[in-house]
Amino acid sequence: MTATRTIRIGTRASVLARTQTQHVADALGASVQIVPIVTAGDRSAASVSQLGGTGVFVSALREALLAGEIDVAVHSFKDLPTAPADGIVIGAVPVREDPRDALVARDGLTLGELPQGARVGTGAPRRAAQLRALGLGLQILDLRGNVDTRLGKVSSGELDAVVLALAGLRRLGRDGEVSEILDPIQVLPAPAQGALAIECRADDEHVLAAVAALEHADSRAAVAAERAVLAALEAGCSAPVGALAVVAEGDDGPEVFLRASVTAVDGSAAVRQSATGAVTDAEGVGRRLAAGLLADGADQMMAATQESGRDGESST
Ligand SMILES: NCc1[nH]cc(CCC(=O)O)c1CC(=O)O
Repeated sequence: MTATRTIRIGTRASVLARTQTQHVADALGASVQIVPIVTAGDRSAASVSQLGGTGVFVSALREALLAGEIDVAVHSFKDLPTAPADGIVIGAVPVREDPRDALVARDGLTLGELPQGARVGTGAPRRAAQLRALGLGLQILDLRGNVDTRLGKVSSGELDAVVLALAGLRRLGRDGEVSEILDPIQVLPAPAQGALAIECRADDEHVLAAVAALEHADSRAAVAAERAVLAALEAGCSAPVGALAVVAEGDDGPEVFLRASVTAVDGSAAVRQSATGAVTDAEGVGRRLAAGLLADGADQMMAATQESGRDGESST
């Protein structure tokens, strides 16, 4: 008989994070204990960018992991920086939730039905840029707070609509309020949106073996392709990046089909491209697509973006 070791799973304290972590805990089946890690971002009313970006949420969990206070950290994959962390590996990428963005509008309106000047809230420069690029005359307003707070701005009448990740709404059981799922042809999701990253200590074989049961190879490959675009663009370009990959059977085995976009924050210009390659070369497909986007002028969209000075999808 092997002695069972309780696996301690660290989570951010937000409702969304705790819900995601509970799903992972249930799926693991092993003896688990959930450890809420309160981050500077959860404690503070300051905006995430003032606190130094998405990283504040991630680093607290990683520190706890390396310190041996927890054995597993569950992150929204899109909130992870592209740089790997020393001593930590992503032990599993579970099957991805729907990656698309969703509109929650008053009276069940769709984007096309919103009147000129309608007030639409989003905290993500990527969403703001892509919404502006649609040329619908919408007023895009900054939006902060957790999912509940954001949805509340529509029910209170303060905003006509908000745009959120469908995945988060589904996990919280709030997807009944969605009035339109945004087609990636119009609004391309953030790289890795809808996916979770399960981080473990690189040398913790026991825990790595346990979380391996949750691995979904196609989800990992799709996310790898999307994040390779982001990583390659970050060096020269901080414009809002959308990316979405799907894995499907091709003539010579499984292929990854990747779309990506870079949009000027004011919506005045956008570059969109797609690429396909072997799933075994998912990151290469992403890097090549990034090079193509840069060759098409993606870096010229940088200046406008830097003025806005904010990081990405970071505030919940
Ligand atoms: N903004 C932060 C964030 N990080 C992860 C999610 C949930 C969706 C996901 O797992 O990608 C959200 C909320 C949102 O974008 O609406």
